[in-house]
Amino acid sequence: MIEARGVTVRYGEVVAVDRVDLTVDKGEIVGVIGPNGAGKTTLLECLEGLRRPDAGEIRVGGIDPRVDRDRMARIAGVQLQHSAYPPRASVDDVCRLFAGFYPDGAGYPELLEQFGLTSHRRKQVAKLSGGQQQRLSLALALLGRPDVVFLDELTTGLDPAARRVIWEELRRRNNDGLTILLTSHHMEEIEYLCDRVGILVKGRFVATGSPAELVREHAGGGDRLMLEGVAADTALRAELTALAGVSVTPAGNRLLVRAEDAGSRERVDGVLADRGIAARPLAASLEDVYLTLSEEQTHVH
Ligand SMILES: Nc1ncnc2c1ncn2[C@@H]1O[C@H](COP(=O)(O)OP(=O)(O)OP(=O)(O)O)[C@@H](O)[C@H]1O
Repeated sequence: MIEARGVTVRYGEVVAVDRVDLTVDKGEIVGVIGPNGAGKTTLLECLEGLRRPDAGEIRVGGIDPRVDRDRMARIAGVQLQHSAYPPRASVDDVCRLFAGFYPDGAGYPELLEQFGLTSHRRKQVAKLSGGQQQRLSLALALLGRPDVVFLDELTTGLDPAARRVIWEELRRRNNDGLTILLTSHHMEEIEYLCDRVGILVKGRFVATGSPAELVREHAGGGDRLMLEGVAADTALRAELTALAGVSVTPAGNRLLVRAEDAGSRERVDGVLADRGIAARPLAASLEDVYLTLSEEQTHVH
């Protein structure tokens, strides 16, 4: 459904997307994750046909998205940012406008209902909350019954209940054949939705595979421990960081500690016992893989 070869985008000196290859089969849900500025949005814009890459070949459903724009618009849905809508337009106005582009666009009231927007139909889009705007942009992306949708930061700003509704809705549509390419900073979302995921760092994929494969291959051996409520304890952090075979990553008010073998784990346990700190062992997760790979790559350059 999506075939990209050697896609490269430069902004002056910055290589935002660097010779990226990506294949997405019909009916797959594929996620692109990576740090801020990694090139995710730029890559998606190229695939959507909204940006011309400096090099590379792109086909979506066999179509070159920049050449055959009419056919592209019929097969692909794109989640748009709120600034792309006419000023002062209501939810209904925007839906009617978009519905006019598609043969069976008249079904939009059902979509608004599914995404909890029926009671906001008369509101100006600009006056919706951030989460409501996000739900509207998703509804509009699905309005033309596309074969493939591009969702950039799918559920950013949504409350947990709204996020669940959207996950279920996308799953249902995926069962009916919809292909989905999404970006997200939300690892639970990626693990819940995606068949495959690519980790993009500085414009290159540093790892690809199913979430389970990535965890198996890249989480590495060793133990992971979470220390609660100690991130501000700089002395503890320094002491743990100084131990051989131990790495420490702050996560909010917590510290994620990795001990690479039994010896380093013993050294960590020693420090924690001296200070009377309890640790919670963690199973390896996609977030660990993500943090490890994106950190390694950031330090290499
Ligand atoms: N219009 C532009 N002009 C110049 N540089 C740009 C432009 N758009 C993006 N960049 C740069 O290209 C790089 C990739 O940006 P991009 O928005 O694609 O990253 P991203 O992975 O989507 O980030 P985020 O997670 O923060 O949304 C960044 O270094 C960014 O500063």
